Amino acid sequence: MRFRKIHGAGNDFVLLSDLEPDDGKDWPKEAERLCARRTGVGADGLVISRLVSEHPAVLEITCFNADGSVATMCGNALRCSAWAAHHDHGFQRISLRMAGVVHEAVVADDSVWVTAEVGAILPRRLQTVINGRPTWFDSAHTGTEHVVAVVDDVDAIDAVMVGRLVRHHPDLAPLGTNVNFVQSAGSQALKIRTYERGVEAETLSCGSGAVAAFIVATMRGLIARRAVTVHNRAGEPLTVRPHDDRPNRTQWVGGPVTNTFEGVLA
Ligand SMILES: N[C@@H](CCC[C@H](N)C(=O)O)C(=O)O
Repeated sequence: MRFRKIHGAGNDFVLLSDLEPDDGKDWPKEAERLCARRTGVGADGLVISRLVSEHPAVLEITCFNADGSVATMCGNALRCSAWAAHHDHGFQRISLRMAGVVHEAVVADDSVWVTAEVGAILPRRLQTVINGRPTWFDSAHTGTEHVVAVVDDVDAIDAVMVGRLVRHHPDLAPLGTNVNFVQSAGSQALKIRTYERGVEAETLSCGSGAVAAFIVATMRGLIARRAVTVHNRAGEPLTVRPHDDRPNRTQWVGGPVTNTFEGVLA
């Protein structure tokens, strides 16, 4: 089986795009096996992309986190899938279906953009003490569960320790959440760190997390509701901007995609 090892701004995936329609595999188990950093290919997630139609271009995308759980939304996985569909079929504008939601994708010269749908926003969802200071987390559903804390200095936080505590907080059970720490980084710019549920680690970037940060930072007056640069651990920023037709509900998230290598699974 051929695969791509591909990353969207540092969020890395094993991408399978030429599967038989009825493959009959235990994909959660395969995700764990392939994503293992020492014994597998190594990735934050496994992405399966199936071509539904060429005219118009429609793909069905399934994403598993590294622990085998299903991701209902993964902005970077969608961006990587759109890049691959552009490379393989020449598509520029694509509809991507993931977990029953249709996302738009646009592949430009140096960036790939996808849409994220914003659901419930709950200010002050949870409070914890970070470095001795009581800190609120707001929640913003961007296709999957995210909480966001606005802090002075994201680098001063033990993102794995605090992220793990919040991710497993009883008030957020049974689903848990992805956990983001965000700070202002100048005019229309944010700096972010994300602890990802399902990877159970800090990842280098997170598309749906960047959108959640945009929503919370807008609500808290850190930025205006227009394009914002979100700096991440990878040093490959994502840009989030409102959709022209549905600026409150739908956000674009865009940035680089890198096809690292391709191979054949044993
Ligand atoms: N990295 C992703 C989000 C992946 C899903 C997440 N781990 C979950 O299970 O909610 C992104 O780029 O959006």
